Amino acid sequence: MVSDLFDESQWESVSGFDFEDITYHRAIESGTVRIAFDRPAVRNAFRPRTVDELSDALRHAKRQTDVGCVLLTGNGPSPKDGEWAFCSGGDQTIRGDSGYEYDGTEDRASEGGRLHILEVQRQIRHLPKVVVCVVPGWAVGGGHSLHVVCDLTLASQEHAQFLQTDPDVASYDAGFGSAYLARQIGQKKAREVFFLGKTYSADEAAEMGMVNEVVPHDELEETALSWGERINAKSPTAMRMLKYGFNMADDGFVGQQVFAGEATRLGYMTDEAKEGRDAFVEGREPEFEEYPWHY
Ligand SMILES: CC(C)(COP(=O)(O)OP(=O)(O)OC[C@H]1O[C@@H](n2cnc3c(N)ncnc32)[C@H](O)[C@@H]1OP(=O)(O)O)[C@@H](O)C(=O)NCCC(=O)NCCSC(=O)CCC(=O)c1ccccc1C(=O)O
Repeated sequence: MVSDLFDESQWESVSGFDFEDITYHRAIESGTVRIAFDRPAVRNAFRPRTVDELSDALRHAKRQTDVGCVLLTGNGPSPKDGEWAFCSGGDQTIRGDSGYEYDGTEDRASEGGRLHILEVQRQIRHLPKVVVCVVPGWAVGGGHSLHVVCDLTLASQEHAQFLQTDPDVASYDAGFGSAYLARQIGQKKAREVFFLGKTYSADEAAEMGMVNEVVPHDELEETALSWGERINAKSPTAMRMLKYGFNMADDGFVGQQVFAGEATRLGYMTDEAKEGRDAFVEGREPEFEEYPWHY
């Protein structure tokens, strides 16, 4: 069984991967994929292998042109004590002096410590699709930061809990996990999350503005899937431009670059752009006279 909340009849496994730390499914009836942490015994803490797999799944999802929504969640409950988690951040048991280390059985052990969950944050941020964080339990440390960077967050009424422990273990997500959180819930509250390290319920997190909706635990995944259907019914170009537009103000030149790239794609689709290309290929001057200087 994938997870207690997982409805086998709605999903099929995405072929071509041999994941150990995550599961990756595609909805049978809509353009939604489900990527889930699958280490429930350790509250879905991530190790380098987990991050690699997450990155591979996101890269694959990105390239599916009939997929508009990614659900990011955590399988559960824990076989040890029945508790639920989205993700409890970096696995502290394999943290070395320069980051999180591959274990000796993996051929990448020689690479040393990694902090590449930050690369995954950027993948989520730049994904030309809507990423929904579906929180069935604990969202802690780097797991909390992942929820912050997702476009939307849906939380379990009974089990979702939000906690920032970064400074307890001498870690600090001084990027999206904190500064972008402040954009969502305000400076005082974001500083409280990190500086006091309180645990917030799903309702409190929604009240603060970092959770979009709280639903009964048993309805979490069916609600998430219905959000995916709503998202997929909308114009892909409009959704992509909106996401990058929302990002741009906070993302500096990189945000501008990503937005501008999509604007260029739209430009390439015009006859005017085709004239520029054709003139070069045909070795003549371009004829732009018929194209207006729109206002
Ligand atoms: C999540 C808890 C609050 C849950 O508490 P509780 O329900 O009482 O369960 P426990 O008994 O504590 O845990 C059950 C079981 O799971 C193991 N476990 C839990 N979390 C982890 C973990 N992160 N790593 C390893 N193992 C974990 C726990 O040991 C138990 O095992 P048993 O064998 O059954 O005893 C609580 O568990 C908790 O507080 N966990 C730790 C949370 C934490 O501190 N996470 C790390 C924060 S730092 C981080 O995530 C860095 C991420 C990163 O890579 C990064 C790097 C650079 C810049 C930014 C970032 C970034 O933040 O993204």
